[in-house]
Amino acid sequence: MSKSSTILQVHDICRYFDEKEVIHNVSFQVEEGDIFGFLGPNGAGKTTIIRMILGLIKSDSGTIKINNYDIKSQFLNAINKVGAVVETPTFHENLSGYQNLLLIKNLHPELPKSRIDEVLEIVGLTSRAKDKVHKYSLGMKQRLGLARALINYPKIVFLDEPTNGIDPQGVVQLRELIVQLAIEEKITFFITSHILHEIEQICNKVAVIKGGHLVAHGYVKDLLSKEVETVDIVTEYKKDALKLMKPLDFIEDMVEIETGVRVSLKTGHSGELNKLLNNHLQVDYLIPVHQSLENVFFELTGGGKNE
Ligand SMILES: Nc1ncnc2c1ncn2[C@@H]1O[C@H](COP(=O)(O)OP(=O)(O)OP(=O)(O)O)[C@@H](O)[C@H]1O
Repeated sequence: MSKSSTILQVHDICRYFDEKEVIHNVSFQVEEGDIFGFLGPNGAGKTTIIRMILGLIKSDSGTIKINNYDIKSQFLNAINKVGAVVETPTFHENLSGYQNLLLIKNLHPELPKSRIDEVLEIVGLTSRAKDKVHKYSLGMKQRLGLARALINYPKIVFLDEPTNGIDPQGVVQLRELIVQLAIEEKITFFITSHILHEIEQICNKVAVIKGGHLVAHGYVKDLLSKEVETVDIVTEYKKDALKLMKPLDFIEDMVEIETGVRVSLKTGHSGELNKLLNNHLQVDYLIPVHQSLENVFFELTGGGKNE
């Protein structure tokens, strides 16, 4: 086995449904300890890719390795160190948190019973372990789901929309827990979420899928420090501003907004633009728009539309 710290390697995978190619030559990798965000508009192909990674369906070409094991030819080894929490984890509501975990532990006779206490402690549910699950808040159920996913010492945990329906305090707790587990236990997280702000706060890397293609992959900080900046020009004279800016080669994109015009321009040209606009028409303000993952996502995916 190679000494590489790559925990998940997706290489050149394709998938057809009814002779139509829906996943096109997608490659990316996730390193140990990463908190990896997996993003894309509805129908982009995220679920299909995750299902291929977890061995639930097969890719038509390409390879997927988890922990250096091939998901097709070495399935049991590959899946052995994988944990997953689906959107809303389900439990036996009339059993306690502890009893629910005991059922899972019993599927792994090699694990000591004390592992249940450990995972309850990790997710902060020790004091509520004896309560029946129907008394738990959604945030607590999500944490119990994480405890269940952790029981077999996974190296990588897949979380699908982990904060769906959780109150803000629960979201903060879960986020802190994920970061703590990534740092202290070197657990890798693979997270899908529609809340880009959340992904930006928690993930160090992301992959963005659109129309079955990988359109971006890398460190969040690199995606954010792009060569393009966005500025809102606040003016009553929108049409004149658009006309004036149209021939400028440092302008990447312009769109009318309620207060004026939003412009994407090559970084470093906003002073020049300001001067030019003020020489020709009345501009109230130029407001820099904070570059967020959300802006980058919309730039990459065309405002959330898939094609
Ligand atoms: N079993 C299937 N048979 C035929 N087409 C499918 C099947 N599963 C997925 N598709 C198609 O593959 C494409 C990708 O779908 P997928 O569910 O992977 O997208 P997604 O990014 O997970 O979307 P969402 O965020 O809405 O869950 C879509 O065009 C979908 O219609």
